[in-house]
Amino acid sequence: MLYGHLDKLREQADERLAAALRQTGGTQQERSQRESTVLMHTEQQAQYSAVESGLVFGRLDLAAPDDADPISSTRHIGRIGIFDEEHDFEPLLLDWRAPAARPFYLATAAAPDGVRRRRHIRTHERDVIGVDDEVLDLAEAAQGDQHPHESLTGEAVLLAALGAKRTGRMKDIVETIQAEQDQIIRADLSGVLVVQGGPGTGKTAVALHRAAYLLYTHRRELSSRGVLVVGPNATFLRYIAHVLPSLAETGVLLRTQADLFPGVHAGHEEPDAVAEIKGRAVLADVLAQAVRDRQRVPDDYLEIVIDQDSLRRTVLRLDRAVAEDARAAARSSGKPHNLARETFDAEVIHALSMQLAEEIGTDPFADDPLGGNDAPGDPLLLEEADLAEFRRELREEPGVQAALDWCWPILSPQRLVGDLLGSAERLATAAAKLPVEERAKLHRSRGDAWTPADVPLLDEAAELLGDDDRDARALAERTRRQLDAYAAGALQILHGSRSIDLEDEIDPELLTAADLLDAARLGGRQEEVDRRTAAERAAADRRWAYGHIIVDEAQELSPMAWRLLMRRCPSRSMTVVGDVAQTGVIGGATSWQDVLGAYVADRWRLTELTVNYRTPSEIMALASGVLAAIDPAMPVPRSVRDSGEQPWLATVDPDTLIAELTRAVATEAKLVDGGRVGVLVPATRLPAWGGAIAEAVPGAAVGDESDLDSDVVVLSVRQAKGLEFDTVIVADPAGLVAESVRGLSDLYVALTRSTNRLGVLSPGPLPAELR
Ligand SMILES: Nc1ncnc2c1ncn2[C@@H]1O[C@H](COP(=O)(O)OP(=O)(O)OP(=O)(O)O)[C@@H](O)[C@H]1O
Repeated sequence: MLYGHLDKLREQADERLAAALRQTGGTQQERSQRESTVLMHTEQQAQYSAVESGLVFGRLDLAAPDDADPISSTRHIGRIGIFDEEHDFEPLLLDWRAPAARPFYLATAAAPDGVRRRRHIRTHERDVIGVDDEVLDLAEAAQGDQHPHESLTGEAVLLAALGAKRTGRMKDIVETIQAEQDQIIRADLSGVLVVQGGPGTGKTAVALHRAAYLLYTHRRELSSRGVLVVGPNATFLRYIAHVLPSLAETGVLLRTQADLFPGVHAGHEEPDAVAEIKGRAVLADVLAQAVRDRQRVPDDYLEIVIDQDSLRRTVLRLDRAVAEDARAAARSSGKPHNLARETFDAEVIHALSMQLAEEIGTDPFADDPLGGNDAPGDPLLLEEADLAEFRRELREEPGVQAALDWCWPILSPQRLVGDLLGSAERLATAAAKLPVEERAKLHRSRGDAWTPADVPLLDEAAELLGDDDRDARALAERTRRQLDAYAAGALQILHGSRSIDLEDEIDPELLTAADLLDAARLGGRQEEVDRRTAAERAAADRRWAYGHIIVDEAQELSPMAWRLLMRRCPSRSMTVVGDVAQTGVIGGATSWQDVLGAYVADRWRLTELTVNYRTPSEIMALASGVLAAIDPAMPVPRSVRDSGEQPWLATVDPDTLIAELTRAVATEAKLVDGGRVGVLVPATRLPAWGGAIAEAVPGAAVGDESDLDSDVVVLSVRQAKGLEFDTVIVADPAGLVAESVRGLSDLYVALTRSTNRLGVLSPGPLPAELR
């Protein structure tokens, strides 16, 4: 019945979309309305296809008063809400996010919240293939024989989901959200919520479901501002990309740090040590100084040759003192650099115009007495109007422009940051606070591609420089004028082609186009309507303020990256998800207060997830030794299940490592039988070892550009952040640890990627933490 309704909804959306697409013309407003209708129905179509699988997954039987209608005491829970249009919009299926669906996730035998029975419904395509019941009203369960199929274990569906083979794409968990996760998903929209949890505790899953929940519950506030989800790397974004559509949400923008500055894709890599320096908060001061360094005054004076007919050939001098005064005025205007140029220009041009006036407009006889009682006159023969004309002409003088550009250049963020990092001299003055060796690390060749750590610097620079939108405004004005001129022409042609008969006997009653429309209005109708969704517009706009930001693997972000994100979220409505024990980068977070304190003081809420849904207890037992070495105070997340398989650890001769590794990968690939194997190796070994594995094992892929659907993937630990595999092989654990300052955290991340089997292959002794 519910699938029948879904089909009907889909047909309606198809028809409405087709009807909207058929319409053409109309006023600008009508067209823009039509655009949003098309967008809405397209999104609906996508939503309806995304919920096809597993449309209904739950049923709640509520303890109804004896005389109540038994049907109304049953609720079905699913991926979207469906209502009976013919019967007063009676709810047939409750959206999992609706308040009435909440007992499905929260009710327990101890606190049944009016629920007698919770049923998990398993479907394949459109067939029900199984039900799992939990009877929360124990009195009824005691009568057992009435419901012989009912079971009291609530974990059957969860354990089935957790034990299922991984596909390379994250799945939604709507059917089995646990109570501690539900509390986080439905927490208040406002303020900063930190979700701290060990590996596999469902932080990513919870963050994505929270995005879907917030968009559902606060649609009006959030759909126009959008929700931004920031993840650690491109592979991870591909891994999670399909979760949201199946949660019936499309209005979310997924991004890595590399893509947070519009117009720049910062895909280049650089050593961690360099990225760490770029990420320090002190870089904000360095950039501010770099901007000041670009505001120059001449040592003595600049000579400006004015060579225009109207002004004759004159040589003006821009003195150091004048430039200094102008610079002081511009700096104290409080405007960002590019916008303060206006003040600088005005001051300099005023001074130059006075100079010019003196040069050509002084009365040479002002002091010559004509007679005994002739007081000295005003030496300036020119009036204010003449001076204004001078200023206007000076502004257009190439010599003046060049002098102004020399003193106070208009800069793009790319130019400021590129020039700074590309010049040892500029770094020496702007980054004087940094030791020489660190400055040397920052120095790069001009024109090098951007790295992810450059993105917060570009954003900071954009903030300091301000967006010089004069060109954009001029262009908009020009376009508007062109459209008006075009429209005026069109109206004239219409007028000219009126019927001659009409012209002979001009009938004032007959209206022509020109009576109804003026050129400006007709021109306005031709303007482009912005057809992009909020998410698309946000992606292109550096100053976009998102309604909510979700940061996953938040422990990885540098202080400079936090500054960028806080700018994108003035309302400070954020969900920050991470695990400080998994911090892999130097400069990443080791305490949430250190990260957030500067922005929200102590006004952030901490929630913790404690159950590990991914990693079986046997693997966690091994990983806990590494965790204790990172921080003995960190709690080990409790595994929800055992796999019955002990991890294997093997030490091999370094010369035979590649051969042993490919052999182990081939064996595990066979054993996993349709599941996925992740091989995690030190980043420096990735090309060589990955290449060898790809050659020897059919279907193996290497690196983060690789296809997520491959059965075997060889990755560095950083590329594997947030991902999971049925079987994981960690090659050269000591190499992993030695490779980075946070090497133990990397090893901990590597060990906890497995949902089932784990192997560790070491060329030489195992690190002490694994023994
Ligand atoms: N309630 C649940 N029902 C079913 N599966 C769940 C549930 N919670 C988590 N999982 C599964 O557990 C696995 C780990 O979840 P997730 O990747 O969100 O953890 P994480 O805390 O982000 O891990 P890490 O920090 O190690 O990246 C995923 O496969 C997820 O689908």
